[in-house]
Amino acid sequence: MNRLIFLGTGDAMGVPRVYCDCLVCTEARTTGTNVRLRSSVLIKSETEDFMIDCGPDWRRQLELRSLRFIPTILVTHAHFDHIGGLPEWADACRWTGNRGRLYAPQEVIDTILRQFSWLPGNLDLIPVDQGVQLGGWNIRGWRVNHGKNGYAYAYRLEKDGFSWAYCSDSIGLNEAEILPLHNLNLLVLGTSFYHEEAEYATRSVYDMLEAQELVGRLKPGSTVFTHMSHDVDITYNYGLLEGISLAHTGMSLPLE
Ligand SMILES: Nc1ccn([C@@H]2O[C@H](COP(=O)(O)O)[C@@H](O)[C@H]2O)c(=O)n1
Repeated sequence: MNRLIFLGTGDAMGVPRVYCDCLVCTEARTTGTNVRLRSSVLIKSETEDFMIDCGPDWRRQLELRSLRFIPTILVTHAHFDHIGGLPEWADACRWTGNRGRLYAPQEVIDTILRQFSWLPGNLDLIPVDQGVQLGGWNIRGWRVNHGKNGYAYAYRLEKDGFSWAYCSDSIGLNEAEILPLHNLNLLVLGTSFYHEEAEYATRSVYDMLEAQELVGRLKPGSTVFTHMSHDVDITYNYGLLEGISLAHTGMSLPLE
């Protein structure tokens, strides 16, 4: 019953990128294997389902799974591709007469409120700086380096001896930031490119080669890469370390 479902596996622009005619974007527009909505996941449990992040594809993501409502969303950071759907979620709360529960670190809540000041009309915004329990999961978040884009949060979730982490937006983590990623059954890690050529100072997310080094150190039970840009063709065999796979929309994994 405890399952992780990938609702979106794309980077900030999704795939296809609106301006782009590369092979991956073209494939996404035709056969569609590489179509990627903005990154978010659904966690299903016996007691309560919840999402992590609420990007601008939130509505489409619910429609694709025939979901009519989601009461609880945990947010990693206040960037557009992770919070762009919040006003729409709040409107859905309004029209269904529900109050949504948005969980995030206080500094993330503060940024969200600067952008979408009307959300408290329909959402409770609840700080998670001291940890939180959702769907029976003990959840702890911590700040991670997001390169040129500042900081995001990663979350470690533990229940009944199963530990996993969601770290969609990070790069060049220091030892303190890596510590909570030890001893995981599953690591979900964001990797925008296979090998990103851009100058390091301009980057914000691990590429697969760097991420693979980290995975080689941490040795989680298994690893799934998400937050992938149009650089990545998920039909291609990149020869990644055993235990690493690439996420795709609707991918469903047991969390036990
Ligand atoms: N202060 C900021 C900075 C950037 N954004 C948006 O976040 C996305 C960043 O993309 P990554 O691949 O680095 O995660 C992009 O959509 C920017 O427009 C923001 O919302 N606030």
